[in-house]
Amino acid sequence: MLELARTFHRSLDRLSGPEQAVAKQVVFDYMADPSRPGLSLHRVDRARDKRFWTIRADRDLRVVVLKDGARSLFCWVGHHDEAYRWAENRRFEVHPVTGAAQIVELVEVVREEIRIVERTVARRAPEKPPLFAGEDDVYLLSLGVPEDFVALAKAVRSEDDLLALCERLPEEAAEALLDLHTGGRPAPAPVVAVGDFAMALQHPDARRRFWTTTDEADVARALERPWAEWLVFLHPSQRGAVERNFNGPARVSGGAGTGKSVVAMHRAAELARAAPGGRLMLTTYSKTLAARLSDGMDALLGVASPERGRVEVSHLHAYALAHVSRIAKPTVADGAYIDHLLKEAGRGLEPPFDFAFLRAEWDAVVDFWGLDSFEAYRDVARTGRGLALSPRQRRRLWEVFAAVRQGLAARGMLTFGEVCDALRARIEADGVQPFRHVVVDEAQDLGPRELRLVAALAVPGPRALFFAGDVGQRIFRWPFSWLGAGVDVRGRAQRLKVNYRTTAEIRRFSDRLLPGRIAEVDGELEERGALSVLRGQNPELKPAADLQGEIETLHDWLHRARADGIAPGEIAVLGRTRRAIDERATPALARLGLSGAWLSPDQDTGSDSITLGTLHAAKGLEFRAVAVVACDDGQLPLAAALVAETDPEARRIIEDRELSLFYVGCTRARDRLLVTWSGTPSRFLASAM
Ligand SMILES: Nc1ncnc2c1ncn2[C@@H]1O[C@H](COP(=O)(O)OP(=O)(O)OP(=O)(O)O)[C@@H](O)[C@H]1O
Repeated sequence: MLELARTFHRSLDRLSGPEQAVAKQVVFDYMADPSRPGLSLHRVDRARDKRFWTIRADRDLRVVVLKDGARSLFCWVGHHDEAYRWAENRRFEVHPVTGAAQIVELVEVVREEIRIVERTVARRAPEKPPLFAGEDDVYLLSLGVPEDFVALAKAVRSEDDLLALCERLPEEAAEALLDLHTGGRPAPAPVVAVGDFAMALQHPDARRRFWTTTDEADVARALERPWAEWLVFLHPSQRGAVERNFNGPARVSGGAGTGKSVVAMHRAAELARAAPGGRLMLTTYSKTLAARLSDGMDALLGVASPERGRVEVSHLHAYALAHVSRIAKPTVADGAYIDHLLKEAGRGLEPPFDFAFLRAEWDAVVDFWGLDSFEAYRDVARTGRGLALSPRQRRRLWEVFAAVRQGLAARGMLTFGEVCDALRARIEADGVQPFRHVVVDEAQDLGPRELRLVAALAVPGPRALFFAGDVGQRIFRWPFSWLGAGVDVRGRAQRLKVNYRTTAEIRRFSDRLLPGRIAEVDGELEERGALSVLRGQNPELKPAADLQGEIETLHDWLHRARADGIAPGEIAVLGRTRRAIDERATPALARLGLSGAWLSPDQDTGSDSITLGTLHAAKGLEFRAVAVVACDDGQLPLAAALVAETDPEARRIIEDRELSLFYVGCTRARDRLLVTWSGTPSRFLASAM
């Protein structure tokens, strides 16, 4: 058996490759035989907690373990002096109220450092009352705040100090205090009987920082990528969404960066482990994200394992097209040809039924739902299409859409919606569903035909369907009722609130772009608030007088990022259209002697090029530094997307989608965000500036 702390992963990640190899060898040797004579174990004499020992990995490198009876917890690895200091300044304890295992820094060490922050703040501002002075000690303890930190927490007077303190507290306590500070009333942490070491490690809050396993292959995979903490350590709400049997189609929701893709991957991995006979599918709506999910599944299950062999990771349309092509050879209809047919068939129609109306009606109603007869068009609820139509008007319009459908059929062309329907029809005719479970990421961008296909792909059962998504990031589709498409997820949802990707500063800015509450699928209203414990720079919002000025701003920002050691592969320049990006990024990169590479599914993340991508293509991805360029009036919302749309309801929906795109772009940033525009800024910026 092996017990590993998240702090071990983090410290391992800071070492060089050869040092990591030596440290990992110690872990494997210990796992094989903890009493092996070569492992020279020394008690850390000066540690307050006498259970800390070190193992000598090489001349300089020491691994810190906590020995409690026969059990050993790997806590930290680093150079000799640092390793001893780490152990001397910490203790392992079982929280006296919640029963969760915690590794806590000695309070006197933390107090000393927080005071430093307090002094610099005090010089600038008059003293404010403590943030949590009025809170009851018992309540703070119930949140998981370690006993001897309660007084310190109650003395904190500024947000800076609070954030500094939160970095040193166990995660559940940090998140609860931040929530409390921003007006929430967090519920007490779960309580399990305060028991021994082993019980304390199994507490839900402890499982996000301590990992117990007996499987050497799992350890090898986790230590292979020490930076990928998500492989092993899940937030309790993430774990809940991964493990729970919801007894029906279920979903996990949450703002950007809260780990929905992580939950989708873990859920798929759990199901693959649990269903030796069955295959399962993990699918999404973006090719680049599908590639990332595939890598994630390799990391979780091992590239060549039987479990991995059971998981099909596919872009949904690509999967459907490949399978339909086995029976027929369809050509996917391109947008320009559909435009041509609509114009031809719509000739002679009176206003307001112009080409723009027809195109929107095709996208949002006819092709969206797959209507194939006048009766279906007559009876459909045209959600999101403001203009009401009389039966006569519907009859006349249907003649146009029927002609378009015939035009496509005559050339053997299918829309992607039809490709989905064709595969669904075949599965239903055969009566053999290819998968036992289907897990969908970015599910907010499924249309009804995709949703129905997903439902048809899985053998019906309580765990057949699972969806991860965020309606705040709906960028391809019109809203519709999932219930109307035959999938009922109401009452079976879990919302994630902790942002793992971005700093508090970037998250705050991005969250202000969207309303605080948004109706989820089938009308369930959800609060969007999220927490982020990471700290960093404020986003830079930079106006420019003209294109040249914006290029200059981008150039300076890229130059600084590079000078601060951020590799080109960790930087992205995003925008609404390829042209807008190209006009700004190409000259800025050329002056720096850097190259740019457009986002693609097989892009190597360690590449030497700076990523260029539209906001659509960047969905689901993340970069250390992100510039969202051309955030001006004509680009966000994109004038071309709105210009022809006269219907107020349709305009509102398109505007929402454009706003979501902007939110998607800004939330791709982990550490740094630059937002630039020339001339009049986008109206979307008004709520965030
Ligand atoms: N439990 C965790 N521990 C450490 N890191 C995590 C954890 N969960 C998620 N992360 C990290 O947070 C980042 C965001 O996760 P992920 O992409 O799954 O979020 P998401 O909710 O799908 O985001 P988006 O909706 O913006 O695409 C990733 O870098 C991921 O590795």
